[in-house]
Amino acid sequence: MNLEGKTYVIMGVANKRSLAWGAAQALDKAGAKIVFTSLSERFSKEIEKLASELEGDHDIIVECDVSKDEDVERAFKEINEKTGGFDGVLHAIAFANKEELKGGYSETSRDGFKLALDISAYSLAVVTKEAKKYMNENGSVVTLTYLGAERAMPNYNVMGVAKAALEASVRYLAFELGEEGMRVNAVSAGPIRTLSSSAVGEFKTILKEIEERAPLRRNVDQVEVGNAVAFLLSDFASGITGEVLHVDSGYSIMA
Ligand SMILES: CCCCCCc1ccc(Oc2ccc(Oc3cccc(O)n3)cc2)c(O)c1
Repeated sequence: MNLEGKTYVIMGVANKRSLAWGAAQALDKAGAKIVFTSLSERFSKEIEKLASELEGDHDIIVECDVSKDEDVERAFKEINEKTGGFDGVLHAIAFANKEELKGGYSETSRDGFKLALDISAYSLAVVTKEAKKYMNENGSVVTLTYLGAERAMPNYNVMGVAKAALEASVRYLAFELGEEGMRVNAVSAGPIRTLSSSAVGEFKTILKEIEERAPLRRNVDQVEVGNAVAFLLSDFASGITGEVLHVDSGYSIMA
């Protein structure tokens, strides 16, 4: 897949284990230019280090806190000024209080619920609203989700509810923006050990279950997920919108 001449915004690289970093590697290999957004100076430093390992020269890192509307507006204005426009966005951002990602969902606090839905689901809508001001023709937005949006998975709790809202948001954004030629999709990734997965109770149990029972009898990795993200961002997926593409060794098809 040749993505030379294309520019993509990647939101949500924390470190080399991030799924968003897998997408960065895939896009870089295809020759695309990447712009990173970062929550803070600390993450920017880490991204700078990682980006220097890539083939391309991806030197634009813009801070963006998706919990603040005016910050998302400022960030995409800045990205446009520095790039002259871009072809797509990977939204790889989510958060829930870790004490609510174990035990019973009925214990979820009102504030914890609001926070998880705000950062993990609402942020896709405001990111899409600001990005579309500057996105080139036939632009594409991709976000990351998990099977816990569709089925009750142990410990995933309020993040599962947030991801269900995220997947519905993908459909409503696709419905609205299709006539402008913009596509919106999600990759539903199998469990992968990352900074975030450590916040989910008994995470290791599901890794073992997949190795033993999933059709491919193995777990997936960041680059496999990244390849699917790059595909959905690219024109190879020009006829696909409002879709949730599972990259999970086939686990989600099983009873
Ligand atoms: C039975 C469920 C086990 C598989 C969970 C797979 C998974 C792993 C990581 C995921 O992304 C998260 C998870 C928690 C999360 O909230 C966090 C992350 C770090 C610290 C903290 O306090 N909360 C943010 C993103 C995610 O959405 C899904």
